[in-house]
Order: sequence, then C-alpha cells, then structure tokens
Amino acid sequence: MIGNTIIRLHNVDIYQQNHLVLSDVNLHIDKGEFVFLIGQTGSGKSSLMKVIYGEIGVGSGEGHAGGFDLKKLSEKDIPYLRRKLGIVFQDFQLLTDRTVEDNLQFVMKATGWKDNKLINERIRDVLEKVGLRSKVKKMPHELSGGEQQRVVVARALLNDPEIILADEPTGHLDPETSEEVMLLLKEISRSGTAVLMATHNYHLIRTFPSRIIKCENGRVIEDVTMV
Ligand SMILES: Nc1ncnc2c1ncn2[C@@H]1O[C@H](COP(=O)(O)OP(=O)(O)OP(=O)(O)O)[C@@H](O)[C@H]1O
Repeated sequence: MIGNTIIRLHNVDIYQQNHLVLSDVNLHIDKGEFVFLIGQTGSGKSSLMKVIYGEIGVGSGEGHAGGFDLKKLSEKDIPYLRRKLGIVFQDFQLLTDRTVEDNLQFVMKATGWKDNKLINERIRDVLEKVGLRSKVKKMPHELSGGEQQRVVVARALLNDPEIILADEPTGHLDPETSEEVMLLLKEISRSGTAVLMATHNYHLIRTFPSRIIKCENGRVIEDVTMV
C-alpha cells in the first residue's frame, strides 16, 4: 500500500452468503482520518466492516487493509490483520466476570503478549489514554455505561492499531455520554489512528463534523455532505 493509506477498496462486490449487499465499492481511508459510516438499517455498514477485518472475503476487485491484501488473506493471516485493527463492536463487550485489568490482559495473552511487565505497562498506558487509570481493578458492573465503553476503546488500542472500526459505539449510551466517547475517538484519530465509525446518530454527526461515507441502494457513496 502506498504512503498513508490504511484502507483501500477498489471495485469490490460484497456478499452476505449469496446475497449481493454492496456492489462496486470504492473506499479510501488514510492514517489518522476520522470517518463516519452512515446508512439505513440493513444497508451494509457492518458488512463493509466485516470485509475490512477479514470476516467476509473480497471476491471481485481489490482490497487492502493494514498492509494486507484482502484477496490473498489466508486463515493464518487473519489474527495478524486484526492486530492492526481495533474493534469496538456491540457484540464484543467486556467479560463481566473479571476486572478491567483481567479483561485487557485476556486479549493481550490471546494476541501473543508474554512479558507480564510489558503487559502491565501497556494496560496502564491505554487506560491512561481513555482517562480510566484509577479503574484498573474494578469489575465492569462497577463502571458506568460510558466508562465500560471507554474500557472497550482502551482494549481496542492495546495493539496500537492503524485503524479503529467502531460499529455503533454509542448505541446504548445517553446523549452526554455519547459525546464523551465521541470526543475520545476524535482525540484518538488526531493522535494518528484512523477511526471508521458506523452510526445512526445524526446529532453526533452534526456536532463533530467529519468526513462521511454512506451505504445506500447497494452502493457506497464516498464523501457525502450533510446539511
Ligand atoms: N450473516 C448473514 N447472512 C445473510 N445475510 C446477512 C447476514 N448478515 C447480514 N445480512 C444481510 O446483509 C444486509 C446488510 O446487513 P448489514 O448488517 O451489513 O447492515 P447494516 O447497515 O450494518 O445494518 P444495521 O444498521 O442494522 O447494523 C442485510 O440485508 C442483512 O439482512
């Protein structure tokens, strides 16, 4: 991949089973960009993200993410691709039976970290970034919804990803807490990690003007202007 490009899809058709969800997708995301992904329910936002993290294959066209050629991706490449992507999805919440620290440690061990000293340092670094250093020993139920979501963002940052894929990260949060999480994601993009955030929350889109990509009628429209 050339220069600062993190994600590049060129003429890609995206299928769920045998159903063509999005055709002829062209998408380009650079280092440190913040991009909203919008579109009605069922328009293909999650499917697009699944292509980027290797859960749905690229058939026609070309796709690159985090330095990987998505067309040539093998099963054994997938964990390495995912280390370059931070994933913040609603169906990937914190494990409720262990502390914040143990949640983060669990992911690190699963992604190949071995040195306990480095693990502890990294956990404290990412919690510092999301403003939750003091909550390291707390159980998820001892945190507010917004704090839990910030821990999920911290977990996504553990492997210093090139991009965070966030699918409705504020879906369950009240307006004020949604803005807090949004500010955090914006700050993360300013520090160089791109963010692709699927949302239905037009208030956030108006409050935090950013580049917008839309899934509509089986197509991806790049650079939509909102009024
Ligand atoms: N596992 C699956 N098998 C078959 N079809 C699926 C599967 N997952 C999604 N689809 C279909 O693919 C289309 C796009 O779904 P997708 O989840 O990508 O939409 P979305 O824009 O993310 O929706 P939402 O805003 O509700 O999350 C829909 O028609 C959906 O029914």
